[in-house]
Amino acid sequence: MTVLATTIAPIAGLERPYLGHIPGPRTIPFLGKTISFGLNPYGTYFDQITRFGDVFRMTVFGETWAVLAGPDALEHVYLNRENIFSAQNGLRAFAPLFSGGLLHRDDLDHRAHRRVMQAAFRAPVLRNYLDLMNGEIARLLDDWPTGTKIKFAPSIKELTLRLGAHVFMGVTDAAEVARINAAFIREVAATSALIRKPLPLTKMGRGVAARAALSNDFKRLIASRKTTGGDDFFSQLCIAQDEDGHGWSDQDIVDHFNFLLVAAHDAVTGALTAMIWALAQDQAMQDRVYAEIARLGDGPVQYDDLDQLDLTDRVYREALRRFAPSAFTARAVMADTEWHGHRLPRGTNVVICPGPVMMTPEIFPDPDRFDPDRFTPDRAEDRKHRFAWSPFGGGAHKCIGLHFSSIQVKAFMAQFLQRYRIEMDVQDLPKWRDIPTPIPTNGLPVTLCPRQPASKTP
Ligand code: HEM
Repeated sequence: MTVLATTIAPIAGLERPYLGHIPGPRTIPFLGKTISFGLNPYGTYFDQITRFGDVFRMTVFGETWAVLAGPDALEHVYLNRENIFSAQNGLRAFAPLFSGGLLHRDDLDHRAHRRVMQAAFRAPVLRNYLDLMNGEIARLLDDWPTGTKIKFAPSIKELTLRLGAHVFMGVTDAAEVARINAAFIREVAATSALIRKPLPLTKMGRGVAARAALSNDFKRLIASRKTTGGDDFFSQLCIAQDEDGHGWSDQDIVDHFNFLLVAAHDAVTGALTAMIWALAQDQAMQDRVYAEIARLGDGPVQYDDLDQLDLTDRVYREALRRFAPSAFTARAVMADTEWHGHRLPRGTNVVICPGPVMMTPEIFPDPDRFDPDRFTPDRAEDRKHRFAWSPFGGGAHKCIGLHFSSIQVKAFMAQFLQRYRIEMDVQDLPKWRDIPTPIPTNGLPVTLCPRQPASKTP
């Protein structure tokens, strides 16, 4: 496609201004708050707000950021009404892995590419994905052992990777799936690399090499998919066009798909893990969710029935609040501005914090408590502010896979709870690591107790 001119161009050497005028702690240069933030990001956020207010300076991994706390800042930055915040420049540390992806584009260029991608998320297409998912989930769940402890977190990661190869890529050959998934895992691992340069033998170096290998695989697939088509996501991206008939170049397809895989995988896996953690601890809630699913009858959930899974949906929403997959995000300031009386010169890196906002007691009372009824119409805690609950971001870059992810979550939960009651020992209650993606540090040991012996796929 012809890429439209951008008003926010990527700026290679965007100069970082001195941010000494923004309140913040005295810290060791470079190290700054790296350790405290790495070990306890939410605690660090609330502590710094108490000491410095809702705009504070923080150095992490050698980068100094202006943290804009609270829901008003989310609204201001996400909606970007003055067109001064750049995602591409704010997230440039990840460019070696994800350049060309939708979140790594700005303004008109971003809008043009997003319009094309939208074609792969239309309702009839989503309906087909659900059919693909349902079949594959049934097959994959057949391999899960029952009556003995399993670690749910690695098991669901493995399942969603294999599901992804099938539904996202239309790849079923076991060796090819294994190779692609191994490269994908190396690419994701690089997102938490301490050394951001892709040097040989570093996490980032391996991640960038994995991206190159995946790109070659995707390029090979494009030619055949453009002619034969298919219901999988990759085939849909190959033929995607906006309303004016613009599609993408092969390189665009490769870049978008590369980012999409990562955007889609970890967040959904994390959300399912958090839901199982909650249901395993609260058998009464688990029974209610199961009853809601059972009311739809036997077999996989159908597209037209998804809206009836109201409690399941609230459990999902609460999981995203309690363990936000993207707790923090970044933007770069492209023109001098100010926020709440603090100057933000061009080049400032700003961080906004949807995760901590969702753990703010003034908005969500008793925030540590897992309580799906926060979202019932009579309580509606999420309605206290337009950005009180924003695990999917907002504005132009709001998650395009929001609906897709909810379909995937409900498709899995329906089949999982139809087959199993989940039990967990009190001593197995995990600690959670909050970033980069929330994960129970003990892998979440649970036992699956079969509900119906005949629930296996024929
Ligand atoms: C629980 C599931 C998910 C969560 C919590 C989530 C969260 C997010 C967030 C917070 C953003 C915006 C980031 C920012 O503004 O800095 C985003 C963007 C995005 N997400 Fe998701 N995501 C999820 C699932 C998915 C899935 C399943 C897909 C694809 C199938 C997807 C594709 C994308 C894409 C392409 C973007 C970039 C959008 C743009 O820049 O216009 N996400 N997601």
